[in-house]
Amino acid sequence: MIEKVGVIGAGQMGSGIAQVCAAAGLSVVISDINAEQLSKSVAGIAKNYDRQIAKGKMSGAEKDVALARIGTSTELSIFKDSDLVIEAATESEDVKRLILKALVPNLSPTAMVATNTSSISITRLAAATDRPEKFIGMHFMNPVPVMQLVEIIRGIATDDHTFQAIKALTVRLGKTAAIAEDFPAFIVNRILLPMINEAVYTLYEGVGGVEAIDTAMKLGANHPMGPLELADFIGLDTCLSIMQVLYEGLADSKYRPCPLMVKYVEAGWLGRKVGRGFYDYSGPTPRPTR
Ligand SMILES: CC(=O)CC(=O)SCCNC(=O)CCNC(=O)[C@H](O)C(C)(C)COP(=O)(O)OP(=O)(O)OC[C@H]1O[C@@H](n2cnc3c(N)ncnc32)[C@H](O)[C@@H]1OP(=O)(O)O
Ligand SMILES: NC(=O)C1=CN([C@@H]2O[C@H](COP(=O)(O)OP(=O)(O)OC[C@H]3O[C@@H](n4cnc5c(N)ncnc54)[C@H](OP(=O)(O)O)[C@@H]3O)[C@@H](O)[C@H]2O)C=CC1
Repeated sequence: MIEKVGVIGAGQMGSGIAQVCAAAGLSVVISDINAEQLSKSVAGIAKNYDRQIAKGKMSGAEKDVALARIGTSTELSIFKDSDLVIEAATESEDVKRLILKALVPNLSPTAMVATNTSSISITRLAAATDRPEKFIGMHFMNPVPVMQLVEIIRGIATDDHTFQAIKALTVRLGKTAAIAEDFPAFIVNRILLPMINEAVYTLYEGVGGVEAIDTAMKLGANHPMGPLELADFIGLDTCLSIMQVLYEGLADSKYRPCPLMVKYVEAGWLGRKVGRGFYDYSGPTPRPTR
């Protein structure tokens, strides 16, 4: 039974995962290389709980209890008692492999390890640990507190106990699981990211401006967010990494990342998290940049 969860990476996904785990009664510890990011993460979680209080979905006392269940540290030793550690750091295989290698000496022998990777091979990441049979993909969607789905991906060595434990945890968090095989970007991003990449090509080739493309897909296909707004929301660095994994992993030119997406990432215009992507978020309402 999973009662103590660790989260690595206090960005938008790690914070969302910690928020839902603490609200579901689990004890949570979060680690990040950046101490400032850890304070921002807990402040963001508290703000989201306040929104739920304002809507009558949580009481003030429940918020206090949930927040008291969350601990933070820049040290991986904080995970020594964790039943499960969920890695949710930057979408880079090198970064994740280094984190996993450093993590495992800090774990109890029975601890399971999950990764929230959007695209990278679970089997390859598992090989960076001492416990590939206890390693699994647990892919939450953004924003975690709102989105129903968790993709669960077994690596070649993942055992049944780990698979069943992660399925049970998904249910306990109030989410629904979809089981995907360990192919580049799994199910959701195999389908979603080429659509976003095509939207960037549509912009790059001048078929439409940012606003026209997003309006077209919101009103013409009933998407809740336009593809460029969604790219900014996900983070353009993450979108580019996923496209690179698809392009290299499936060796098909149809997944070639759009050069404009590459340029935006090179410029540091990573989307909402830095205040600029396809939209500029510095004013009261987001302003299209093209
Ligand atoms: C890249 C990957 O690996 C995989 C991925 O995650 S791909 C991305 C998947 N996500 C999506 O496609 C999201 C698409 N967008 C949407 O579904 C919607 O725009 C949205 C749910 C994010 C916001 O919906 P909206 O109707 O515009 O906004 P709003 O009415 O303000 O919010 C709806 C609810 O979401 C909550 N919410 C919105 N943004 C939130 C956030 N960032 N964090 C927490 N809660 C949030 C609101 O509080 C509100 O909650 P209630 O229903 O309890 O009132
Ligand atoms: N964004 C999305 O829509 C979704 C993302 N994901 C996946 O979740 C993961 C995280 O994404 P997201 O939260 O958006 O990214 P963010 O950029 O918001 O957060 C990543 C966090 O990881 C931290 N980090 C980087 N290196 C390390 C390290 N060595 N040790 C500990 N922390 C580290 C970063 O710190 P710093 O900023 O200081 O570098 C940052 O705080 C990725 O694998 C991504 O693919 C999955 C589903 C949806």
